[in-house]
Amino acid sequence: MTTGELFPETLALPGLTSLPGFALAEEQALLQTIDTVAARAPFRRMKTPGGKEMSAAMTNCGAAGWVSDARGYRYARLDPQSGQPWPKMPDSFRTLAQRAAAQSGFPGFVPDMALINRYEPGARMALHQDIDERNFAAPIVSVSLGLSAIFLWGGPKRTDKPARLPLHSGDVLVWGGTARKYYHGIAPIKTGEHKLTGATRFNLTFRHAL
Ligand SMILES: O=C(O)CCC(=O)C(=O)O
Ligand SMILES: [Fe+2]
Repeated sequence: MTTGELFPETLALPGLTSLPGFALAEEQALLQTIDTVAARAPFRRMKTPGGKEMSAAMTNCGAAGWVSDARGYRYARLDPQSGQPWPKMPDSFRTLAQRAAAQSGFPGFVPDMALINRYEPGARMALHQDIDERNFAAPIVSVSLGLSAIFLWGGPKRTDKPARLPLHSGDVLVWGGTARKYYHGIAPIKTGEHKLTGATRFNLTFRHAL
């Protein structure tokens, strides 16, 4: 698919822009960069405030990292596991997110962090809102790498029936404006094999958090 081409579904989903294959040319380089971040801030499965282990493993880069534990969800400037600042945001990450945002109607986006999610088959992310950030004028830019997934795109209420969008390696989604706080999630990942990651999906979620 051509870079920047919209999925037909997007036409019916205001506030969500789909950029299939937008990051495909950088797939291998992005995966290598995830490895360098994870060498300093390893993936870990955080616990929800209710004490349940999340099925996706996470790490972060940038000025702050999204963390969850018994105290709640929040942004932390230090990695609680090491007591050190999170690895700085790689330039290639920031540039990609800015390009995707600009193409989606958010020309001034400057992400200050990226949450990196890692999913194995069976892992999922329940419908949720991204609402721990301070800046809701900024969009969310979400990059998929490796194994495919089904993205669940709901609405302003948890009970809104979600649309199901297939996401493949290199696809980018951007949402903002009236849709900034819409519910979304990831259906349980199906078993599969990706040429670069095997049975693993990675996701980069760029935000202006602080
Ligand atoms: O993995 C994805 O594509 C979505 C991740 C997400 O919604 C989040 O980290 O808040
Ligand atoms: Fe999210």
